[in-house]
Amino acid sequence: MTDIRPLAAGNWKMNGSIASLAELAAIANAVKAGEAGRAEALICPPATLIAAAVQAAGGMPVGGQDCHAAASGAHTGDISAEMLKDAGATYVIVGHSERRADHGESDAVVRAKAEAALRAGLTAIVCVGETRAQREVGQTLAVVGAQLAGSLPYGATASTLVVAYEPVWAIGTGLTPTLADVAEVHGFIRRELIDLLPGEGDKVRILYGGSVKPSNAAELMGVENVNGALVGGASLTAKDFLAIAGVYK
Ligand SMILES: O=C[C@H](O)COP(=O)(O)O
Repeated sequence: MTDIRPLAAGNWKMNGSIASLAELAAIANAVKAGEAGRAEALICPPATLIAAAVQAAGGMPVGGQDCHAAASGAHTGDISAEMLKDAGATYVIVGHSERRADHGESDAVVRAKAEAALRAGLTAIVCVGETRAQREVGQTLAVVGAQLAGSLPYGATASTLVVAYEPVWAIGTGLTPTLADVAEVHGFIRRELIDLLPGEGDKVRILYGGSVKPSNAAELMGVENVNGALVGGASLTAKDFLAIAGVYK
């Protein structure tokens, strides 16, 4: 079995201000002191905070939450992967279900964004996951499989790609799949990655996301092929995020 370094990633979504960087600095200091053990820790704040977050993080990685597929141009309000890189980010989340739903992002759009990330030298965190309705009719693996086939960037390696499995119905709801369901989907994603990315797919990190809390992190992170977490609400406070990342101590 390949030894994969876990990733504890925090997605602040549309939350946070300059004052919140104190939480980020507290996370970075604790990670430096060994609180995340062998895991890598990452915070993805809103774009307005990235440059300041990079300063506050003192070497801990910082990521964006989205990028445009183009490097520059007439795209009012958008931010390119190159701009994120210029601000000091090293990761970017693409295809989060909130972007897929709120902005109508298709798999093709997500793939173009992921490829932009690689072009700019960022690691892409590509999100996939089924809705409640899709799970109820037994379509989970078909949906996730189609999203992987349609969204993953060409030429990705284990160091330029992370996949996050986030069941849409588990995000921000306090609900989580059973551990057996998580194992089934993550095992499926691993097999798909091995197939789609020969020689790399066995080493790509697969994160679980959706209501990860200090109370359930250890059991979720203990599931086979779960190589870390994509944490929303619980990443907004250093205490909760560190309790989650701390499962790798
Ligand atoms: O990107 C993070 C996820 O959408 C999970 O959010 P949550 O931890 O608030 O459920």
